[in-house]
Amino acid sequence: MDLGLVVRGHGRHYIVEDSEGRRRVCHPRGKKSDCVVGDQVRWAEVSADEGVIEAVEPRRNLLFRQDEWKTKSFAANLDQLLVLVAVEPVFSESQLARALIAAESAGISARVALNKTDLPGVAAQRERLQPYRDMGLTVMELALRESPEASAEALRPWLQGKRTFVLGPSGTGKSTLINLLIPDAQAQVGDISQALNSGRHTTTTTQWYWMDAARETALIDSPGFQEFGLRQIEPAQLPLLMPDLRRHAGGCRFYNCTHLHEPGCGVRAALEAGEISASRYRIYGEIFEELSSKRW
Ligand SMILES: Nc1nc2c(ncn2[C@@H]2O[C@H](COP(=O)(O)OP(=O)(O)OP(=O)(O)O)[C@@H](O)[C@H]2O)c(=O)[nH]1
Ligand SMILES: [Zn+2]
Repeated sequence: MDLGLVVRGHGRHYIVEDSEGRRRVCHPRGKKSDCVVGDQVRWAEVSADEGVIEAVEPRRNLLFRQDEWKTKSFAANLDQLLVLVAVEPVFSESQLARALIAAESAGISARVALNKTDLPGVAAQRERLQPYRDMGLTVMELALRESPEASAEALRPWLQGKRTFVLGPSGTGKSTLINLLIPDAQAQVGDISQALNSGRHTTTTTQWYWMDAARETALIDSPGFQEFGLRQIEPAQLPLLMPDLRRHAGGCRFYNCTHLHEPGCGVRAALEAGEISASRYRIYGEIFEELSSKRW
């Protein structure tokens, strides 16, 4: 059986790319072949342009979010995550923090890019990202529409040879990014997908794009989202997935310190000393409470 790559999902249909780069619609056979974009699958031909997915190969990693009711997978087998935010619309820091925690928990390295730095509000948004720089994260600055060449040059070395998932709220410039780096993006979405999608062109589903003919560098684009639940994480794990808190959690008097009210807490000492930002600590408290609340 041929090994294929899932490049797009449409409900219960998937577009699978074979080892020669040909794409076709595949249907999963039974529950065991539930898959997500980025999965390597064993598939068999049914007709000239249709196949059936027999099995999903073990995953190296899986980026997902989980609320009270359901798990929503983004993609599997990723090398890195690009969280794209913009000067406008003003980004939610909570969403940013959650995306980074999900990546950390899945063992996927991440970077942040601030787009639309040509706009006058740039200084304020740069400032909001300072805690992220301070905790060791790379924060790139882009102007994908206003300075496309410089932006592409800044991104390319980091993307080269990697499979990068692009995550960000609606309106930040994800389509602009894809069209800049992937001139044949529309062709890669393909006729089959457009037929399945009944001709809609907006990003309604996760899509895999190759940046090069050799198929070594990939970008995975995903639709924007509202909720970003992290129910997969145990509350006690949470500080270990936030590098700025983790750095100080070893200094707590109690080994099971929640960093919320215990005496002798290294995290709260760091907060008071200005080494952890107030917004990061507030977001920690909010997520901690959410993860500790009863699951129905
Ligand atoms: N000022 C400015 N505007 C930009 C820049 N990059 C993109 N935009 C604009 O921002 C708007 C949204 O960009 P898109 O690329 O459609 O954003 P998106 O993230 O794909 O949005 P959705 O399709 O809603 O998910 C468009 O009007 C772009 O032209 C930039 O560098 N500067
Ligand atoms: Zn503590």
